[in-house]
Amino acid sequence: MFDATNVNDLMAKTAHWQAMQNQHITENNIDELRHVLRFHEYRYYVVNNPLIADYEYDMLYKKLEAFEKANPLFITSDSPTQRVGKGLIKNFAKAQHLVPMLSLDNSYNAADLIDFDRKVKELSGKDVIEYCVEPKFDGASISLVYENNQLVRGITRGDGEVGDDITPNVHQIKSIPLHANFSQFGIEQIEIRGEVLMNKNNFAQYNQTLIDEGLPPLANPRNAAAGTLRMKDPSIVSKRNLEAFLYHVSFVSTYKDGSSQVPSTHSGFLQMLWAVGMKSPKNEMRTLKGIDAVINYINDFEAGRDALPYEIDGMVIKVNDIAQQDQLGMTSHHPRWAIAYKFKARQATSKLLGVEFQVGRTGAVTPVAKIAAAQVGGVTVTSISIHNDDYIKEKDLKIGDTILIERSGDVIPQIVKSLTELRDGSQTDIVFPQQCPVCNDVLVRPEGEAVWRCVNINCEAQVVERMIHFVSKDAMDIKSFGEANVRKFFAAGIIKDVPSIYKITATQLQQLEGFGEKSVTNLLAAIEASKQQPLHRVIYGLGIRYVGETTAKTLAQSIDTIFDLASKSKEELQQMDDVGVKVAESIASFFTNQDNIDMLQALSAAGLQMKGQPKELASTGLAGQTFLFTGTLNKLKRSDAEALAESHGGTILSGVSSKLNYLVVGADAGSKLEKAKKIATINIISEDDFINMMNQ
Ligand SMILES: NC(=O)c1ccc[n+]([C@@H]2O[C@H](COP(=O)([O-])OP(=O)(O)OC[C@H]3O[C@@H](n4cnc5c(N)ncnc54)[C@H](O)[C@@H]3O)[C@@H](O)[C@H]2O)c1
Ligand SMILES: [Zn+2]
Repeated sequence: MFDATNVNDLMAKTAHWQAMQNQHITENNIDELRHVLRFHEYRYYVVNNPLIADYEYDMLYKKLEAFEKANPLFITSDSPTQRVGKGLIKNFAKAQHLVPMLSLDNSYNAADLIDFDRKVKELSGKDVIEYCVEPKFDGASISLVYENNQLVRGITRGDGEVGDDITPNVHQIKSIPLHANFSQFGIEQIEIRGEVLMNKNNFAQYNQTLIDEGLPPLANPRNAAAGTLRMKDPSIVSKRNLEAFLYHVSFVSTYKDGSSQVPSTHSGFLQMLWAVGMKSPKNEMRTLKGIDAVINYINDFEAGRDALPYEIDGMVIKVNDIAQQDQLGMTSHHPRWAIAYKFKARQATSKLLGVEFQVGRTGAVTPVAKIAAAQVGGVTVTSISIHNDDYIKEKDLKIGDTILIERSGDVIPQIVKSLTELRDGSQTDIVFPQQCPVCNDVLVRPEGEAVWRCVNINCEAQVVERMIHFVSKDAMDIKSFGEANVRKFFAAGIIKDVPSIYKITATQLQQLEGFGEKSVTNLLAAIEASKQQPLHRVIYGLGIRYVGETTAKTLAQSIDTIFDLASKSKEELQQMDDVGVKVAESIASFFTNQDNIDMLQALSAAGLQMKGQPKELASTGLAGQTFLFTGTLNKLKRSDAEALAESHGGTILSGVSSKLNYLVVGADAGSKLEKAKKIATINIISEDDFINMMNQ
């Protein structure tokens, strides 16, 4: 129905309808809007390759809905408002949902919610409604069926009636129990809805492995979760560490004999799911009376959005009382007792204007796309890394392309794709340079790698980037030095390499514009102070490829002085924790380069710490104690708090277990706190307690 030949025409119509004023929408032209919407649904659900951002689709959909509401006589049975979209994949067995899985009505502002509340009150005849509010998890939806306490089936949403049977993959998701004791509630069969997610941490790691392998990273955790669920090989699913939030019970049948205790509220169901060992949003949800309280909670939750370990794209507001839900019923598209409140869009369309090639401190040449300024998730994006040559080919990017971009959470913005259908012939290829854009040396692409490199160790770009890295917060942390000053001092000939940082004089700085007496004194004091930084920061600051902060610490703990590393073989290096082949090779090659040894000698002469930090000595009274932080901290940034604990000899754990000594609890702590309460040996302390402990 929608083939490649009419895409440009349909996109022109899309633009036309986006600009259309409501008073110009009539029964004569409304069918064209339906056609446009059907086209985008087809692209989204069937081709799995949308051409506009979700927000743009939602706004067009709302135009149609508003028209139909004002003109109910002109609603057609095939209108997009009358059904949910299709999303079936070939090659999977199909299975029927016990109850159709509908979509949700959407809202974007408080006025929409007030309107929703008014309708609910009208239809139910009640003055005040109790709502259950919970996060709208941004993943892939699934539906599970348990019979006699056993998980028997897991299905995707599909077209809402029939989904793809992905039971073997669902078995790999550890937060979905294979067995759950529903019979204690008299329940024989139950259908549960939920969302499968990849948390931000796992997503970042997964993307890094893709980048390391030269594969294109994914734009968001949702795509990662949805893609993983559709894998043919369940063992791959197992490796990706998906998790699932289960948020809705759509069907129950009870044993004929005996009494059943099925909850009468939605929140009651969430408690029940939690009680049988499922991850329901029990701690994230609130039951609230009246829409004002709902709006407040939503605003609070949105404020903490970036600190959540997983992505959400909004909140879902549900009438809590099940009898009231039944009374309200549903349209063919969505239940009338629930509405989604969507947060600010994190997708936008933009234009790829040009590409710059940047040389990093390891010589890797990274293409960076300059794009027409676009607002995404509250920030203005004007440039986006496009990683490497393969990525450009894979995403089929050309200069002049219209692109869909996304910035999910605190993840750096990514190009979801180029809208190749919209090309008009004026687009041009991105040409990767063959020579270093800074020093003109010929670039090389080592075998098995995705990046082109400048291997000239004296390449100016690399020298500058190395110094920027060296003074940075996570490395030597030289206060108020920063990237801008590195560039300025380099240009003025004051610094030329890392050791020269320690030779800067007051006279040199005073000649520069903007350097008053105070800033000169401060900067020199900061440089001086950095000489006391522990060795692991020096090692990290060297910017050896693959040597991150953790590896730097491992190295610092296993040597007497940094020069010991020069005499260690690759094999010896590999004996150390988290030092693999690649890392060992990189360290060895760094230390076989005489230039690097000379540099270390110069730093040593300048007075920097070159002594190792054997584990026993690195610690204080907290040596060997383990910490975990949960909830929002008020005084410290999470990463700073973790670093503080580590600097006192503590270790940070990733989850609650009997190995944990201290759980530091911030505001709105959730499941970790609950779990920790059950383990008697864990000390649960506040942020203030923690700070006091560190100050002792
Ligand atoms: N870009 C495009 O061209 C295009 C085209 C069609 C649709 N779309 C997008 O798809 C959306 C429609 O998709 P949809 O039907 O999945 O609707 P939706 O994403 O608006 O909301 C419904 C879904 O939310 C999920 N969800 C997460 N947490 C939940 C919770 N706590 N309670 C209940 N549900 C929860 C469920 O998976 C449910 O299916 C549109 O709003 C639009 O943004 C985009
Ligand atoms: Zn170069």
